[in-house]
Amino acid sequence: MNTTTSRAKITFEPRLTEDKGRIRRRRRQPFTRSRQHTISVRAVTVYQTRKRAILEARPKALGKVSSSQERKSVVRKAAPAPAMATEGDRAQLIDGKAIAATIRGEIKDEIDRLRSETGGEFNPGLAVVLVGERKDSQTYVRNKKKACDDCGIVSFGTDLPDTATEEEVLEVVKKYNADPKVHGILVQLPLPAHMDEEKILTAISIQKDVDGFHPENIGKLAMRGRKPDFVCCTPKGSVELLERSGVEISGKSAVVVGRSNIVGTPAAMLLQERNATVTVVHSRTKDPERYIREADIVVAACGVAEFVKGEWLKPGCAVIDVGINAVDDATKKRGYRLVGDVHFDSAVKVAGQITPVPGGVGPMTIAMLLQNTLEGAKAARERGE
Ligand SMILES: Nc1nc2c(c(=O)[nH]1)N[C@@H](CN(C=O)c1ccc(C(=O)N[C@@H](CCC(=O)O)C(=O)O)cc1)CN2
Repeated sequence: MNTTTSRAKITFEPRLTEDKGRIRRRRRQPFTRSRQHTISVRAVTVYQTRKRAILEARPKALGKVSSSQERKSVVRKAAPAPAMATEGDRAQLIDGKAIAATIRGEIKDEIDRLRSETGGEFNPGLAVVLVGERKDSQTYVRNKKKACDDCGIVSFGTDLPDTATEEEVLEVVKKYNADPKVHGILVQLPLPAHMDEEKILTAISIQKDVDGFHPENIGKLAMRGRKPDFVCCTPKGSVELLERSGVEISGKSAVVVGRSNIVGTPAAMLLQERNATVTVVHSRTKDPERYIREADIVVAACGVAEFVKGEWLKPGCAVIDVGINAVDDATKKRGYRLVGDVHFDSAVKVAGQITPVPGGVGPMTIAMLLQNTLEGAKAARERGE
């Protein structure tokens, strides 16, 4: 992973960076540290009161009920997917790795079926464009191509150097737009700084925009009664995790922390489309805790390591942690460990369900990309292409 260590001192003001590449490496921030180490007596008391409330709420959330009849119904309700209930007063872990593996299996089965029904004619294809030599991007692209191979999607790829011009990238996109064997095109982000990301993403045909980043696809997602050709993979994966874990979205209050174009904003739109009442908390929000405390569902996508604390959560809520932050850790072989945008150790004691980092939303991003590519190939077939 090509990560850089930012040793810049970060101000006490909670800075929610708008997220472009999802992984950033930085030292644990003074904000985080001071919050963790100065929990006041008042906060401890509040926390204990909340913990009591959680323990009272817990039987419903975790299925600790006395009769086997009740237990069966709660288990069926809470864990239809391969989510893992943990011991004691801890949230149920939403196992993104296992859920993504299930989805990838479903995709493979559907491709196999359609291929045999069409006498081998159905061959979904994904083209991946990588510009530059970032190690993390190279890893993601490699993983995407491997995931394609595993489920029977043909992958195409173009790697360009950092020094490539915008025109060269646009030429590659144009070539894939015109290729009938390609049903999905993605340009790995972030692009080198000299390139106009918007111009490049807008050049992708909306019918092949499997990342869902084209302004027209995002625009349709924002509108009632319009259906985008594709929905961005990370937000779609986040909602899929909630749904496959039996979390009710309709009528619930949801807070999305962060308003990036590729995660926060589309996640908010998607939750609203599923009839949640959505609040977006961002870098200029005063007192973010105030909103988070009320939320039945929290989607954290602000790019600040361990920003959301357990004490801020409503007992029993569902927490989807989209962040992937590398923080220095001398005890690890790699010298760092990955943490999310949620302070997991405190949140797991309060939430009803929570995704871990790693192994939560990350694996779903690639599963949703495969799903979008399959959808793209099916749509092309319906159009007679
Ligand atoms: N064109 C795109 N660029 C980028 C996207 C995207 O969806 N489309 N998202 C991210 C990177 N990304 C996929 O491209 C991605 C990030 C993380 C993971 C993942 O599975 N992470 C693991 C942990 C990985 C590790 O150990 O280092 C996890 O969370 O369990 C998958 C895909 C930015 N660019």
